[in-house]
Amino acid sequence: MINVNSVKKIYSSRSGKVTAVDHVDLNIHSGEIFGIIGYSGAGKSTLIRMLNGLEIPTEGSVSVAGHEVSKIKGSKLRKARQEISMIFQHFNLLWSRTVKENIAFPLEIAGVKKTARDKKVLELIKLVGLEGREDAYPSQLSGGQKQRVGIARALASDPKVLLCDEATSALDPQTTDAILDLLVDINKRLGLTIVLITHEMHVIRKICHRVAVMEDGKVVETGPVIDVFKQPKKEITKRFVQQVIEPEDAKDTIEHLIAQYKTGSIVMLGFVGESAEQPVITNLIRAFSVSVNIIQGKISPTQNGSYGTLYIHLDGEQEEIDKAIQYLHAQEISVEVIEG
Ligand SMILES: Nc1ncnc2c1ncn2[C@@H]1O[C@H](COP(=O)(O)OP(=O)(O)OP(=O)(O)O)[C@@H](O)[C@H]1O
Repeated sequence: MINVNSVKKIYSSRSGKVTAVDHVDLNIHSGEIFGIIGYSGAGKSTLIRMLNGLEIPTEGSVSVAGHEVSKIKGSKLRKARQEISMIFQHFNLLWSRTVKENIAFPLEIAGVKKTARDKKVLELIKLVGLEGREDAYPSQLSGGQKQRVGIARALASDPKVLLCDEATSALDPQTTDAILDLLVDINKRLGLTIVLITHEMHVIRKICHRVAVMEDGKVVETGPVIDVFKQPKKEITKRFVQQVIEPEDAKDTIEHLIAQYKTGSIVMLGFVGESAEQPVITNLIRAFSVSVNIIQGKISPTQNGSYGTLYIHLDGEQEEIDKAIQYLHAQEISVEVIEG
């Protein structure tokens, strides 16, 4: 569906040349929700803008939904953009138009007749959950509602691909989750391919099937979200994964607890997919003379399975603790002895 081949983008500015995107290859499948994560300046915006021809690569080629967007111009590019829609962090709505009129706008431009237009707008309003707000102006809407208008407007041309440029970055956590749920719903119902850029691993964890991690213009790691959680390869990816599974306050709690437990061992267990359902702790208590205290645990569901961490404190005779740890190592889980 989307092919990015050896793409490079160099900007020339007064202070010299900046390589914003550096030899990137991506292959995004039809019907997939694909996330691109990176810190500020990594090149995400430049990359996503090359997917709809808002930026032209300096080298390489970009093909989206059968359109060679890196090569076409004018009316051909405008036509391609009907199949490659985009939503934005700051919504980009028309402030003097109502919800209905904002959503109708791309249909007006495309020359769709009023009756067909009204019908389509009604369908879209229902799809994004904005019933009752049809005649409101953007200034009368909450952030989440404004983004729902953005999504409805982007879907008006029945696109094959939806590009999301930090679409939830201006929203509070609860509204973010509601908009992410809507994107998953649209992806499933319409079979729409979604590409999003973000600096938040929560967004990737919650809705993406696969992820690419960007650093200094390069894609440094890519794969199914669950695999990246299970085994992040690069240091930057580890940091992003920790954003979700190990918040700062959890670290403090663990340190506090380590200080409290004078004997025994503290072990961090990592569960992925099916291993999250194994009765590992029950087996441990049954087979070894150890006591097990559960200190802290968290399960993070992703679109392709769950990932969880569990901190436990094992106490008893050292020999039994060692055997218990050996048993844990033999299971399909990751084991890290933090203390003891
Ligand atoms: N039009 C431009 N002219 C010159 N340099 C640019 C231009 N646009 C982006 N850059 C530079 O290219 C690099 C990548 O920027 P880009 O906006 O793509 O990164 P990003 O990951 O999206 O970051 P952010 O989230 O802060 O936008 C940065 O060093 C940026 O300063």
